Amino acid sequence: MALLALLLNPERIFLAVSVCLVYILFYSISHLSQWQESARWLFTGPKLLAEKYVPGVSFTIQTPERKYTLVSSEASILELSQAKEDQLSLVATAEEVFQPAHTMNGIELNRLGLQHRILRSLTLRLPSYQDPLTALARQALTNELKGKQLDQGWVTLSIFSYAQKAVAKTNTYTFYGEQFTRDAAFLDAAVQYPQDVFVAAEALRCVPKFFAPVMSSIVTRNHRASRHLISKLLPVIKERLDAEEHGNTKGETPRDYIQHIVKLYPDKSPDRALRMVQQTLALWFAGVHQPAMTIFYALVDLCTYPEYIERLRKEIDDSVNSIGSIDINSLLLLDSFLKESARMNASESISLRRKAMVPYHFKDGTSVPLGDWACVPQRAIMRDPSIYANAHVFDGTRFIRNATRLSKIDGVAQSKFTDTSPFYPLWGLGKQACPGRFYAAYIIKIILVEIIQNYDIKLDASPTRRCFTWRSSVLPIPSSTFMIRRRSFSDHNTEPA
Ligand code: HEM
Repeated sequence: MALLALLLNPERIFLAVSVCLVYILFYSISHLSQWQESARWLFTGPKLLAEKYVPGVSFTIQTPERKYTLVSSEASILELSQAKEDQLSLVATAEEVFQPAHTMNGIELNRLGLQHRILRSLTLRLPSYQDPLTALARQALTNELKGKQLDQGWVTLSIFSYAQKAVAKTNTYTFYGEQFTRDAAFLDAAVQYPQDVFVAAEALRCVPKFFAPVMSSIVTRNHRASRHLISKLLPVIKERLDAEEHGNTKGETPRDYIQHIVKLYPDKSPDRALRMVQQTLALWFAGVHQPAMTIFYALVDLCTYPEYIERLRKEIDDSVNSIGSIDINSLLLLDSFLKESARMNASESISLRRKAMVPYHFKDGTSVPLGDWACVPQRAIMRDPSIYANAHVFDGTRFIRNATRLSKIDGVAQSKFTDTSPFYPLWGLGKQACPGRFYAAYIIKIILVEIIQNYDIKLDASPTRRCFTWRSSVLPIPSSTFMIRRRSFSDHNTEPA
C-alpha cells in the first residue's frame, strides 16, 4: 500500500514522465541524425566522407543497411589488408553488394584463387595480345564513328558508351576468343550484362528479400543479356572440355580465358560447364565496368588538360620500336597521367571493403562490431594535401617525379599506375589486391593510345555535369559527350578561326 502511495505521488509521476519524454526526445534526435546520415550517404556519399575525413583518424558512417568503420592511418590500412577472410571478409561484402544468387545466376564468388591464377598467367602474356587488341580498339572506334554526322570532321560521341564498347570488344578477344569479336548480338549483350548486374544489385538493396527474384527479372528483362551470353558460351566450353578430355584439339590451342578455365577448373561435377560460364561472367563484370569508368575520366581529363596531348603523342612516337610496334610499358607519361586521373576521379570513394565475420579490434583500438563493414576512404586519402603536394591540382607528371610521399614510400622515381600502396588503394592492397590490374591498365592504355595517336578530341562547347553520385560511387552520366575528329582531317583542312 505504502509502495503504491509512493508510486502515485504526483511529483514522482511528473518526474518519471519527464525522464521518459527526455529519453524519447534524445533517442529520436540521435536516430534522426542517423537517419539523416543514411539519407545523405545515399545521395552525397563522397561529400559526406570528405567532410568526416581527418587524416589518420578512424570514423564511422551510418548507411541505410549498416555502419561502416573507415580507417585511414597507414598502420590500420595495412592491418585491414592483411586480415584473414574469416575475420574481415571481401567475399561477404561482394555477396551483399552484388547478390549473385539473383544478379549473376547464382555464381560462386569463392573461386577467387582460380581467378588469381588465370589472371596471373594472362598478365605474363600481355605483350602477345597487343596487336589483336590494338586492331580491335581501332575497329571499336571506327564502328562508333561510322555514319555519324560530321561538322568540320568532328563527331559527337557518348564518352561512357564508347568506353564500354571499346573495353567490351577488346575484352571479348581475351576472354572468349576472336570469333565473338565479330558477333554484334554477343557484343551488345556483353555491354548490357555489367549494367544489368549493377542496376539489379542496387534495386535489390531497396526491396524485401522475397521480392528479389521478381525484381531482378524485371530490371534485367528476364536476364536477357546473361541468357544470351550463356547460350553462346556454353556450347564452346562444352566443346573445349570435350577436346581436352579426348585429346583431340584441332590446330593451335586457343589462348583465351575460356581455355585457362577449362584447364584449371578443379571440379569435375556434371554441371561444371555451366559453372565455368558463370565464372567467366563474374570476371566479365569486374573486367568491363571499372576500366570503362577509368577511360571515361581519362578522356575528360585529356580534354580538360589538352597541354598533355602533344607530349603524350611524342612519347608514343618515340616508343615505336624497330618492327613498328609501340612499347606500351615504356609510356611513362601516359602511365602517370592515368594514375593522376584515377587519383583525382576515383569512381569509388571507398576501397578494401570487408565485412566483420567476428567482432574485430584494430591494434589502434578501433572496433568493428560483427556484421558491420570496415573500409578505407580512398577518395579522401588520394585528395589529402598532407599526403599529396598540391593535392587539388591535376599534375599529369606527378608520379614520374620523385616528389610525393607516396614515391618516397615506394622508394622509386616512378610510381606505376598498377602499384598498390596504403595511400593509393585504388586496386585494394595485399593478397586480395585486384589481380586484373595489369590487364586493366594494358587495355586502357591501348584504347587511349589509339585515340591520342590518331584523333583530336575536345569536350562539348557547353559544359554539363558529367557525373552523379550514388552511395560511395561517382558515376558517369551516360549522356556526357565529347567531340572527336581524325587527325588526318585536321592535317588537310584548316578550320575557320
Ligand atoms: C580500372 C580497373 C579496375 C579497378 C579500379 C579494380 C579495382 C579492384 C578493387 C578495389 C578490388 C578489391 C581489392 C580489395 O578489396 O583488396 C578488386 C578485386 C578484383 N578485381 Fe579488379 N579492378 C579493376 C579491373 C579489373 C579487371 C579488368 C579484372 C579482370 C579481368 C579484375 C578482376 C578482379 C578480381 C577477380 C578481384 C577479386 C580479387 C580477390 O578478392 O581476391 N579487376 N578490383
